[in-house]
Amino acid sequence: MTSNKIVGSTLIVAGTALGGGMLALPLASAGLGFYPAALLIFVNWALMTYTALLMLEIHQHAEQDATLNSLAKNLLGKPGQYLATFASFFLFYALCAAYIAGGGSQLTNKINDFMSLELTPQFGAILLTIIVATVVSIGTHSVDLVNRVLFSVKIIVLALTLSLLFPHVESINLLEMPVQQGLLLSALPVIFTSFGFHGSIPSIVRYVGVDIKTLKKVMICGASAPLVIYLLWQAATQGVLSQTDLLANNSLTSFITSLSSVLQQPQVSQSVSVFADLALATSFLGVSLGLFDLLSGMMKRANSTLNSNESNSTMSTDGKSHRVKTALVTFLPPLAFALFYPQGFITALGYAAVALVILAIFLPVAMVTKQRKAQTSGYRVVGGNVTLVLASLMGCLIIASQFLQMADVIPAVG
Ligand SMILES: N[C@@H](Cc1ccccc1)C(=O)O
Repeated sequence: MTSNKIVGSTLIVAGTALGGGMLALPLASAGLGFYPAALLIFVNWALMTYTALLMLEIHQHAEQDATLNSLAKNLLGKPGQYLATFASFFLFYALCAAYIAGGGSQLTNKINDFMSLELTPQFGAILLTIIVATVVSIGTHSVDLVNRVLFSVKIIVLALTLSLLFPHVESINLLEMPVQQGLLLSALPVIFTSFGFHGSIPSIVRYVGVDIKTLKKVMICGASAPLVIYLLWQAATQGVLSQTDLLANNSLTSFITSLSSVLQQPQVSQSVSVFADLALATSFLGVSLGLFDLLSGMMKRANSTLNSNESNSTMSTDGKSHRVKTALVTFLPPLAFALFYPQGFITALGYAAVALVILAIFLPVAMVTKQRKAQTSGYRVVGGNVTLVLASLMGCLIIASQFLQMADVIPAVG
C-alpha cells in the first residue's frame, strides 16, 4: 500500500465533508453559545465516524468494487436497494439546491458590488448553475482539474481567514449560554450534514482495496480533520460576533456583512467571503458530478431497454444530446428550488440531513445487524448492540428535529 494512496484517500474523505455545510454552522448554532455548539459538533463527529466504521465492517465481506446499492441489495434485498437509491437522489438534489441558493446570492452580491447593480439573488443562481453545469457536462476530467485548483486555494484562504479572525475573538462571547434550549435540537440536522462524506466510502474501498486496518485509519483521520477545522471555525465566528449579532443573520451573505461591520476591516470579511465562494463551488462541483453520473447511468440503462424493445430506434445514448439531457435533469430541479427559495440555503441542508440519516445511519445499522447474524468472524466495530441502538436513536432525533422545525414546534435555524 503506497502512503500516497492513503494520504489521497484521507483527503477525499476530509474534502467531501468539508464543504458548504461549514458555512451554515455559525448560522445554525447562533444563539447556542460556543461550548454547547462544540459539544454538538463533537457528538456528530463521533456518530459519523462510528457509522463510517460500520460501512467498513460491511465492506470486509463483499467484493472490492461493491457499491452502496449492491451492498443494500445483497443484505437487505430489493426494498433496501430502492431505499438507498431514493435517499441518494434526495440527498444529492437537496445539497445541490442548498449550494445554488447559497452560492447564487453570494455571486449576485459580488456582481452588484462590483458593477453597482441591483440584481436579485435569482440572477446569481442561474449564472452559477450555468457555469457549473457546463464544467460538469464537459466531463469528470474537467471537474477534477477545476476542483484541485479550487480545493488548494480554499485551504490556503481558510488558514488566512482563521488567522485574521482569531485576533478579534473576545473570550466573553465564547462563554455565552444558549438563549433558548430548543436551539440545541434545531441545530442538529445542519451540523450532522456538515460531517457527511459517506457516499465516497465505496470508491475509497475500491481504490485502497479491502484492507480494513488501513481503511480504518483513513476514515478516522479523514473525519477528524473537519472536526478540528469546524471547532476552530466555530470559535472564530462565535468569538468575534455576539449571540445577538449572530442571531440577527438569516443568510450567509448577511452573516458576512455583519462580520465586516463589527470588525471594520474589509480584508477580514473579504477573505471570509472568498472562502465561502470556494467552499460552495467545490461542494457544488463534487456533489453535482455525483448526481450527474448517477443519472447518466440510469438514463442510459432506461434508453437501452427501450432500444432493445424497439430495434429500429436510432436514439443515441452517448454524445452531446445525452449529456445535455442529463444536465437538464441534474440541474433544473435544484435550480427551481433556489429560484423559489433564494434564502433556502439552510433549509435545504436540513432536508439533506433527512436523506443522510437514511444513508449514513439507518442503512449501515440495518446491514450490520443482518450481517452479524451470519458472520461470526472478522472486524467488528466496538459497542455491540448498545451503540447500534444509540446511533439509530440519534438518527430519529435528527429527523424529528427537521420535522419539528417545519411544523414550527421548535425554533427554525437560519
Ligand atoms: N458535508 C458536506 C455535505 C455532504 C453530505 C453528504 C455527502 C456529501 C456531502 C457539506 O458540508 O457540504
